[in-house]
Amino acid sequence: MTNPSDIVWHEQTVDRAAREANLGQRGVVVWFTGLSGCGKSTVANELEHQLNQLGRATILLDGDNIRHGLCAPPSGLRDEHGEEFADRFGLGFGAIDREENIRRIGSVAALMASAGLITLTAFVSPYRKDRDRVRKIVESSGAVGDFLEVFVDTPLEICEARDPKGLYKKARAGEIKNFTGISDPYEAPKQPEIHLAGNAEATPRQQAAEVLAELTRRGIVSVSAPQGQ
Ligand SMILES: Nc1ncnc2c1ncn2[C@@H]1O[C@H](COP(=O)(O)OS(=O)(=O)O)[C@@H](OP(=O)(O)O)[C@H]1O
Ligand SMILES: Nc1ncnc2c1ncn2[C@@H]1O[C@H](COP(=O)(O)OP(=O)(O)O)[C@@H](O)[C@H]1O
Repeated sequence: MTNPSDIVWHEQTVDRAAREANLGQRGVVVWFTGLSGCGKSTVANELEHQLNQLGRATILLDGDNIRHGLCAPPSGLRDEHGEEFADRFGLGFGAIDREENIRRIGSVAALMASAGLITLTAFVSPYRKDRDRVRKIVESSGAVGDFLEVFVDTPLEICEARDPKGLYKKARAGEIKNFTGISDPYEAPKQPEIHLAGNAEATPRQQAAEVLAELTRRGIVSVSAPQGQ
């Protein structure tokens, strides 16, 4: 078994401040959470577009995409890596699988932020404890204020009516187990930095602008172009 003391942290010459200075911005994590179909991907996508227009360096990590690679299900690993590997490292939707999913994404997001990127993530991330752990990882590798939780608070009825992938229908029919909001819990954030209330009137563009306004208010984004441009 590996002894943790055999693994020693290596200090690097180029630090976060140097990377951020080159980009002319501060690295942060903007963490979208909410039910499937609430609009996380759409709003995060639109926000990345708006940030991109402002010349900011960004990255968007999206649940559906990340589950095609870093957090693939067992079925996505079996052919290439075999049964034992797939069962050990493949992730589904049980509570422990979600915990590991969010732990991996959280570590990646913290790395992206320390590269100076405005890091947007869109994961259901239904468990408060898992999200709070990511907050801790991000803040301990940077500073308090580097993690902003965005609660996309679209009511279940609206998400279910949208059902763009037909998953709610399958979940209601019992064809998908552990489906968030139907047969699995969603623990709403208690004090999210940004609360996008379940208002069927607000367009994704307006919701993204609401997040951008908060980033601006906090000094993470300024309306002028980044340094050096
Ligand atoms: N059981 C169950 N519960 C919730 N969601 C499910 C499930 N099975 C598949 N899907 C699809 O997977 C997407 C959620 O993946 P995430 O990585 O964001 O989930 S989690 O954060 O680990 O809870 C989610 O994507 P979004 O609809 O974009 O949220 C669904 O399309
Ligand atoms: N503010 C909104 N108003 C109306 N429809 C929306 C809004 N935000 C997202 N949608 C639609 O809802 C569906 C689910 O959005 P999506 O971003 O895929 O959600 P999630 O990533 O949370 O699963 C999509 O068809 C999208 O076009």
